[in-house]
Amino acid sequence: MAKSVTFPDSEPLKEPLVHGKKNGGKRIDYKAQAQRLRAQRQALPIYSARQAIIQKITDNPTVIIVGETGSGKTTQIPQYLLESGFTVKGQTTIAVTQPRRVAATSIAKRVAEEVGTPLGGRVGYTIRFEDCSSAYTQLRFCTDGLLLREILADPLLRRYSVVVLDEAHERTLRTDILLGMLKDIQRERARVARLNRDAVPETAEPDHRSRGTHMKFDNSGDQGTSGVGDSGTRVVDETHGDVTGLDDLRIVVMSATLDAERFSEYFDNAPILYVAGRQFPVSTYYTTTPQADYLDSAHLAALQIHMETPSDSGDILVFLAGQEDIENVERLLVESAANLPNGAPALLPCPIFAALPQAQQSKVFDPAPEFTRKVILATNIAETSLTIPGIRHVVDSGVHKVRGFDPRVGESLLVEPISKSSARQRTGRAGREAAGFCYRLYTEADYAQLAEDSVPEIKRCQLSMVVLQLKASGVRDVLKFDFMDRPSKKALKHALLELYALDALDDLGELTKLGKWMAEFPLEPTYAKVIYASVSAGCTREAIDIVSLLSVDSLFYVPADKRDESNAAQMAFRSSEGDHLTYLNLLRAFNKVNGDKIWCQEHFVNRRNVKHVLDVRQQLNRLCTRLGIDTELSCGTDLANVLRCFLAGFFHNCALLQPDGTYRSLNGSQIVHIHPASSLFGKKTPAIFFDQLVFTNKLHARAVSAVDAVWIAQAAPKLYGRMLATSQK
Ligand SMILES: Nc1ncnc2c1ncn2[C@@H]1O[C@H](COP(=O)(O)OP(=O)(O)OP(=O)(O)O)[C@@H](O)[C@H]1O
Repeated sequence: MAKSVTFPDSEPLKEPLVHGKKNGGKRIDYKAQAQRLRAQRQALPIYSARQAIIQKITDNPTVIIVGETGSGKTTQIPQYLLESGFTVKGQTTIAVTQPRRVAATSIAKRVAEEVGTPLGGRVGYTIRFEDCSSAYTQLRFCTDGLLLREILADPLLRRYSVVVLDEAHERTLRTDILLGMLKDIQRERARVARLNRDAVPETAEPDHRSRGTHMKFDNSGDQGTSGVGDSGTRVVDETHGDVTGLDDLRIVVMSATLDAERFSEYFDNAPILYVAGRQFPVSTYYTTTPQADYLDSAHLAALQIHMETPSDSGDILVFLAGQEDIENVERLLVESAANLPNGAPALLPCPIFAALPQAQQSKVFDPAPEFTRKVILATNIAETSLTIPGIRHVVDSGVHKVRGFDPRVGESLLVEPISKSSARQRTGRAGREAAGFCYRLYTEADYAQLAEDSVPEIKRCQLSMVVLQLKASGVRDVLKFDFMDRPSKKALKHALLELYALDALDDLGELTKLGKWMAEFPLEPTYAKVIYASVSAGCTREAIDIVSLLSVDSLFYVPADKRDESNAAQMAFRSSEGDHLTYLNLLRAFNKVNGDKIWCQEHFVNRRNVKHVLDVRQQLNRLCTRLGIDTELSCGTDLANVLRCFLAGFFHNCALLQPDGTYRSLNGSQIVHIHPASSLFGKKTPAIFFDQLVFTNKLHARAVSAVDAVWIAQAAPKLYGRMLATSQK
């Protein structure tokens, strides 16, 4: 190799790898399978703390558990609760939340194997639009977003006895909202549990593990329908109606890298349990000098590991910032793989990032073919919770993509250094089945400079969707909501105003009927409003298509060495009205050729992303159908109608051409620049609207379309009616 990344003391590996087994389509003996995994379970560091964990959770409403990566928290603690009678068949369940879908599904699969049940039996998972659970399910893995949606339908989360919040350190927007809501629900459940206890005659037997404060259910009865507890007394609460038999809600917060004290304080000084011990050691190496180009270094490091260690010494997991990075390194690796010396084992790059369709994401879990080594290229989607069988080497670029929001400037998406907590989680992905290695593409001195934790998403994101969710869940005054980290008042007020302008809130700040409808959508409220407007405009089909198309970062490939060819190919889809209709043209053409691979290559179409668009569209269609919307209403060739529907949601994202040739945004009076990738780049149209403002080196409007200024005034007469009338004089 001409160049290489230098790590001090790196040495070849000796031990062979233990790969996961496949069932080969044969009938599965679940019991035998669980029996085989029992020894592995008992060898995990967490096993020795089993009793202490159960006792702590029995004795306290909330417990914070910190244990090293790989110690067994995620897979074992839910099982310990299941084994210790924290659920009642057919009545109460344990929920375990994960920030990401891929973690929820893969962990559920593993835990079902360990419990000895088919997936969807005693152990299942539920993620958005996919429910693999049944009436028998007692352990349900889900995303935190999913549990939030459940609260809309069931404000007391009646079916759950315990909620386990895993990987709470990530502090995603949804985790933070869930924390506040669960705290509230826990308080309410404690209150109705007291009502139930007061209704039980003194002679009733107390539950075995609860110092007389728990389950008064009859195991054979159906509490939900009979509504009568052991005492035979119906318990009715003013706010929640029939709450007979409803007991306390237990909360368990877990992570390997958690500011446990802060969580404990938030949950009224909840006890903290530290579980010591990692299962296998991971040797960590730093580069001797800072790396100028982390993509180049990541490619070289992967290649170096491949060439210098035997291929049966484990697969490689490389952490990069985003999809674009992954696709670049994938291209470099494919080229290198084609030029490996004779006799060298093959190299198979496997990407995984959020926008990748689920079926493709799960491919990273498949064992590599014989004489082949997998190099998994991942964003931080693979940073927590996941055990990818076969991984022994982790390459950490030290960066991730961070979304930011400023009401004046809009959104930003910047590549930034990770936190120490992220670095430790990344390291933790090696050493789960045997000793592992982590190669950090930064110096030890740079590591020392990293922040301890990342800034919680709630402090840096647009909050309209959050506020809508809170309102829909019955939180009247969001400014007083018990946030663990309070977002700025300015950001909250901005969100309230936006929802008011979208007619989701009324003059008193109460949720409107439309707001309730919008909250059903797992989308930013602006998109939900577009879909709403498209119903009366008769163009649901086109509106849903375009909303789905906007869910991916890029629809085209623009390789650095083929920029002109790529631009010329894109011309075939171009609409003079701008990007929204250009994207629609692309989707229609893609569907006509059934997503043909060669066609996509010739037209520089990002096939992977368009397939994701089709996935999203299918999900939205299903949701709309459930809400009674005809998803096939089409405006045919009168596409101006669709753009007008977009203005119903995006009237805030408009800009007018100024005499000096610049564009000035209508709501913030900022100078905005049309993004060079837009089909309107370099054109001068009097009025535009855009999907988002992104700050990179300057303020760029992305996904831009030309509109009539009058339409903007018609979409938001209260805001822009006068201003536009004056400007047109
Ligand atoms: N799908 C799997 N295939 C093989 N082994 C697995 C799998 N899932 C878990 N394991 C084994 O169980 C161990 C514990 O995993 P678990 O996810 O419970 O740990 P954890 O403490 O929650 O880690 P983290 O903090 O990284 O999420 C792993 O280190 C691995 O040895």
